[in-house]
Amino acid sequence: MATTKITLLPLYEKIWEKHKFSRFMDSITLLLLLMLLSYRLCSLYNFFTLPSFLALLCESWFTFTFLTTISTKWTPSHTRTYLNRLFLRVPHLPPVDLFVTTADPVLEPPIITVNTVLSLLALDYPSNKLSCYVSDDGCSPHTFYALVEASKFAKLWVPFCKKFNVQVRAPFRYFSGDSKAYNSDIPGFKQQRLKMKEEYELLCQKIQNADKKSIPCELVDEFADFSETQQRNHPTIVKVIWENKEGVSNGVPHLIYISREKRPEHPHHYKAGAMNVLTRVSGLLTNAPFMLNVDCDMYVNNPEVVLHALCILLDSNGEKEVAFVQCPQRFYDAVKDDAFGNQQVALPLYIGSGFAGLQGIIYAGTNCFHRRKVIYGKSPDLDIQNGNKDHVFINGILSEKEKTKTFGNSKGFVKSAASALEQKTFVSNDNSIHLDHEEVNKVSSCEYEYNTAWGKQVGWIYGSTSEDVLTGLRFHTKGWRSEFCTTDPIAFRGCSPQDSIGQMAQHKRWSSGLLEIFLSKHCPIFGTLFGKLQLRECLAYIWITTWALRSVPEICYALLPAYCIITNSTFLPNQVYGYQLHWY
Ligand SMILES: O=c1ccn([C@@H]2O[C@H](COP(=O)(O)OP(=O)(O)O[C@H]3O[C@H](CO)[C@@H](O)[C@H](O)[C@H]3O)[C@@H](O)[C@H]2O)c(=O)[nH]1
Ligand SMILES: [Mn+2]
Repeated sequence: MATTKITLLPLYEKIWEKHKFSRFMDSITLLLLLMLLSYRLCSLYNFFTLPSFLALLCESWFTFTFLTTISTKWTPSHTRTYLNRLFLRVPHLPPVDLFVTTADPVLEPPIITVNTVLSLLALDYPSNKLSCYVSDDGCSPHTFYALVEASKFAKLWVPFCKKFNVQVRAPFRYFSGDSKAYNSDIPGFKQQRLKMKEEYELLCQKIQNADKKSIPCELVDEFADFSETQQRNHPTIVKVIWENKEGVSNGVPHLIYISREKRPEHPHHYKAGAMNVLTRVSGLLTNAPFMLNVDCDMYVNNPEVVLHALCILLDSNGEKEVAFVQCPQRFYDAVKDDAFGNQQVALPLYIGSGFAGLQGIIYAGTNCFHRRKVIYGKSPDLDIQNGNKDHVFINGILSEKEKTKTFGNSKGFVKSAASALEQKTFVSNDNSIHLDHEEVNKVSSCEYEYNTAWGKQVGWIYGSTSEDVLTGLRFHTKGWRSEFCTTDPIAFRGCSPQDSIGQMAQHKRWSSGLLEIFLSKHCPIFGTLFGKLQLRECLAYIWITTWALRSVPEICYALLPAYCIITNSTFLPNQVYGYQLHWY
């Protein structure tokens, strides 16, 4: 009886936050801004000068920006998930593919990637349902070597974490001492922890020694593929580093290394390109219906995160409406007082939960769970119920020619995409990986995407350095929602730039990438006019995609007083409704 009741309950709930005081203050500010604008308009009628006209333009922009900010922040929400209900409702948990991207062994040292990978391999989830794919755009034998060594260490690390219920499963953080699960009452913990620490130090030593050399080891056997490769000019290299052949649920998940083909004459589309190759290769090998993507410097901080995310994705409403589940981005090792704001505390707190209360949080590029069929271009189920069928995905309707036109000319991949769209992939008895080199090389080649829908209607979308926001925006424009998964402890942690130069470079890349979206055919305004982007979600997208433009009125407004002093003019009104105010 109790079980029947539980199966009717939702797997997650949306909690609406109360922000009465902040709403009140925001409303007052908006009112003051509107009063200032109307006052400015009236006085400009009698007293027109160029500075006061410029001031009016700037103030109008500020008011508009503030309006979009308020609208974004007005109804903040977060989610609460119920793991106990998930276990009762879903006895056979679905497979999940885990994607890690790395691009440069110098800027992103292999030991960082290794820690992220280890934290993923040790997730609290049946390991025969997980497969971890690492995309290395640096084509670095050092990264590959580090991963091979890490897979050996994982055989000790994963059981250790699970046995002692370690919370932080990235060893460098765990052994740095500020881990909560530092102590355990289980007998033998201290000795095993010490042993594990020694093993980890040995691993670090090996990786460090390898990093010092131009090549980590002799390029023979499995390393032979790295001889004669250059970072921007090399064939595809795919290696199954570790295979969980027996399919044991408490072992180490599959670990696969991919370095897609790169040639100087072909565009590689940066991270978006790497994500699309990961999607295709994993489609051929494991084809899990859900995928988690993290940057190489974002380790798992809450080992139950997959279960939390699945509560949302497998909930009966979530299944129909939610395209992706985004976890917040938090950082470790903040510089004192965070003078450069690198920790980004305010942004996720106010704007993140604000977006989450609308059509959904933006996709932030990392710490995000995706539905494979959505990545393949499917529209929400609601559409199908309403008879508005998406042309791509009703299997059988599309001819072979059309399928090839959409997904490319790999027969194996087209087949896997069709079954992913029909969600046939949930239960699989075969746990071994069948690596068909010919097909894998084909789908990760430079030319595969030409004349297909990849990067346009399917996969990660090209055309902006903020490919993440653009890809998420496309899902929202199709009518999908997204959810913000706020777990306790926080799901992931990463490192942020430590200095102002690093931060400025990052902000420049983000803001110009966001502006590219605003100025493109994917502009959120078109999304609302011609698509299914909700009005307030559109305003929120306008707010972030015009971030770079904000600098123009801000600088202009800051320069106005100086200009007026030099030219002995004024931008402040000195006439009110016909009355002359003589100050001097
Ligand atoms: O050609 C490339 C370039 C980058 N990356 C990877 O993409 C990720 C993000 O790149 P990074 O240069 O570290 O950008 P960040 O500013 O740190 O990343 C934020 O901003 C990006 C959008 O600009 C998002 O894609 C990221 O997920 C988000 O964390 C990293 O894992 C890189 O290894 C590649 O795989 N191939
Ligand atoms: Mn980064």
